[in-house]
Amino acid sequence: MTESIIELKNIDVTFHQKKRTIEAVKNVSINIDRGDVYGIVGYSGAGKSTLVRVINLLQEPTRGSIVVNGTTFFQSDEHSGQKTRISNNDLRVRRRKIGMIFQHFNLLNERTVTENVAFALQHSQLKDDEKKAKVAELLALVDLSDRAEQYPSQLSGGQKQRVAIARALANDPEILISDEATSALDPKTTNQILALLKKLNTEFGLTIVLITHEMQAVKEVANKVAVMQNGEIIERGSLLEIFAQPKQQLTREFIETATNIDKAIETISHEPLVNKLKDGEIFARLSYVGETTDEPLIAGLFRDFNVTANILYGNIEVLQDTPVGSLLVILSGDPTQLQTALSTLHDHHVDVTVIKGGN
Ligand SMILES: Nc1ncnc2c1ncn2[C@@H]1O[C@H](COP(=O)(O)OP(=O)(O)OP(=O)(O)O)[C@@H](O)[C@H]1O
Repeated sequence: MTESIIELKNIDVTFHQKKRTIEAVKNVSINIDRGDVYGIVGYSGAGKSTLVRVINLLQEPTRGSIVVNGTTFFQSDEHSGQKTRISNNDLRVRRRKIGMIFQHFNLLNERTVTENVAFALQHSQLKDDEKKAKVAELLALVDLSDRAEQYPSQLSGGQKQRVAIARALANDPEILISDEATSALDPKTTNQILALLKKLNTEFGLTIVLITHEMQAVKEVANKVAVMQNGEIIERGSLLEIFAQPKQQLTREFIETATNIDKAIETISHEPLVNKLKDGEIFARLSYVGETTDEPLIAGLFRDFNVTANILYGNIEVLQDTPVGSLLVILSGDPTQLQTALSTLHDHHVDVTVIKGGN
């Protein structure tokens, strides 16, 4: 049984400035289940940070309701607009169960690694020696035991983020919010941090809300994805659904970047074969998920429709143990047969995007 740990309903966040009103979040409802790694993807300014800051009431919404772990943090009445919110004392206690990590780590530069992590335990009921043991245990978890007495300035970006993760975990949170936590890191370090987040999710059941402008990061760890644009969630689904059958143009763009297929299309489009397509030829992208990959579809196109497929690029990713493939192909054959072949591909759950030709 899945169980919601974060329920946001009809959230609006509107900022009023002197001359303008900014609707940063517009009527967003989102349910995050315990144990999810929920990726929220969008470009800068889409409203991602504002939305996740609503979860722990760092940002009070203009309208909507927030329930975290069964406790109502905030609710506005649909009719009267009257707002009720959790008491400050209760909120303080419950916020400790929601860890946060950020792009720029937010460490205290004058404090050692140990002191940075211990800082999060200042209100804890633990005795001093228990706090010490807890910090040591957290540093071991993020593989930084040997850096305990160093200062942030002596650490790499990845190491700083691991200190921030240890600090975020100090009060045994059930939820970790990661706000662009890998955006300032190189690809290798990014992967190490994402692997650590995945480990925290699988080994400790930590629920993670991952906000990012990089679908690549989401692809590595998330099981669910929401795409945000102009304050709204424009598309959502399981990672596989989103990668296999993106519906919105923006979602497609994110996926094309994450799978590098955008670069492949760009390069291949300049090839004479594509540049000078003959009549009856189309340049297309075929995407498929799971079992389809084992079927000899391409061979079937020739056998059943006399349509030949010249594969110019192929990429198979394994997402959540399921293969997801993309092919760039030139298909050629009799126009009617070609159309039937495309319908057949569609019937086999192969997503076909015609990039060029076929008019
Ligand atoms: N405190 C605030 N006062 C006024 N406007 C704000 C405030 N916070 C955010 N905004 C505006 O709300 C919109 C959404 O910002 P938000 O930071 O949530 O986007 P984002 O998707 O997280 O982008 P980024 O990754 O660049 O932070 C932007 O237009 C931003 O300028």
